[in-house]
Amino acid sequence: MTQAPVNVTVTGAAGQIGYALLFRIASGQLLGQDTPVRLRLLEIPQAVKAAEGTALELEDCAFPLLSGIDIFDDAKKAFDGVNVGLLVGARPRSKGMERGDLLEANGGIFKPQGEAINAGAADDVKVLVVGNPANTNALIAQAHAPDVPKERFTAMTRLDHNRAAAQLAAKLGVGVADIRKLTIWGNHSATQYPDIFHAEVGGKNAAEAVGDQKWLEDEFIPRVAKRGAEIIEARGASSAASAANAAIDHVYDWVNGTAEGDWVSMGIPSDGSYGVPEGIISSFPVTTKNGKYEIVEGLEINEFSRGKIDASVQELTDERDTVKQLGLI
Ligand SMILES: NC(=O)c1ccc[n+]([C@@H]2O[C@H](COP(=O)([O-])OP(=O)(O)OC[C@H]3O[C@@H](n4cnc5c(N)ncnc54)[C@H](O)[C@@H]3O)[C@@H](O)[C@H]2O)c1
Ligand SMILES: O=C(O)C[C@H](O)C(=O)O
Repeated sequence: MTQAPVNVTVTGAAGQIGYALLFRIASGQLLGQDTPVRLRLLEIPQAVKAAEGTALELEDCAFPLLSGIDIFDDAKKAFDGVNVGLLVGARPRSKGMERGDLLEANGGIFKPQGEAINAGAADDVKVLVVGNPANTNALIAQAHAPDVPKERFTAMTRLDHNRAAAQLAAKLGVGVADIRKLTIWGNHSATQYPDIFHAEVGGKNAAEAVGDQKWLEDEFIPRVAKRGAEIIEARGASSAASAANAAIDHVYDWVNGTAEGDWVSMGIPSDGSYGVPEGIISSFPVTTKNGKYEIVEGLEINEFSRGKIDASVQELTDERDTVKQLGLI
């Protein structure tokens, strides 16, 4: 272990996802077993004590890769020198509340955090926004970090990707490891489009293997798209361990590369591919290599998929317009 520690800043460190995430980061699952990490935790002042409690537990795990923990209630300090920023802290949606309601409340969090990243981040910074509404929160943070390359701001749709893989595997009676090339398009919201038309199962086309458009439309797509609400209904709180797991997957793959013959879904700034307006942070199929991602180009989009992608992208452009009107970008 000769490498210098990587600074990983986690906001909302005392929250549910934070608790499920920090131990996995410290154990090497975020960046790999050769990479030491230094945790920089950001919380609001009232939750700093709880974050300190988590830090005590982290210490008690004696993780060989954990080289230090610092706790802050000041974004400028927390993001100073950050290499990987996990922006989790936000107000979670409660029963009956739509994500749109959260735009304004959360906008106030992501603007100062974007400014802090701009002021202090390391040159190689990578940012993943988990806090909802994740895509538009990422757009807000990005807008306030003009010195950071735009593509470093990403939003999490990996949980949706993993959920889609699990549902498809269950339908086909195969293991999730047999599923390849699934795509989540659009927003991390109920309008997202989980696309199986290019997916493969055991090397065969997944949509053909399913051969059931009714299941696709009436069960699979709504189940995946509304899984967040299903979890909230069941637990009385939004998903935490599965969200933390997806954050680990997102960053691990971004840093370490995707498997040959597969791709993953990431919310990234659109370059205009697939008719998605340039600049909005929308989910695409991507491959990653050497710490960089690339959109999988050239997929044929059928009429059904086109309609679904357009609907989710419309929601994203509406959210962008709203935050623009609110002066947040
Ligand atoms: N993208 C996804 O797939 C996905 C999945 C699950 C949850 N989420 C979202 O993740 C977010 C966090 O969920 P949770 O269950 O951990 O919520 P939580 O309420 O348990 O924790 C949120 C934490 O953020 C902290 N916080 C609030 N404002 C902050 C700020 N300005 N700076 C630093 N910390 C701040 C709070 O004090 C709290 O400890 C929510 O917005 C939730 O909707 C996203
Ligand atoms: O829908 C939510 O607010 C929770 C979260 O985004 C999820 O997908 O589990």
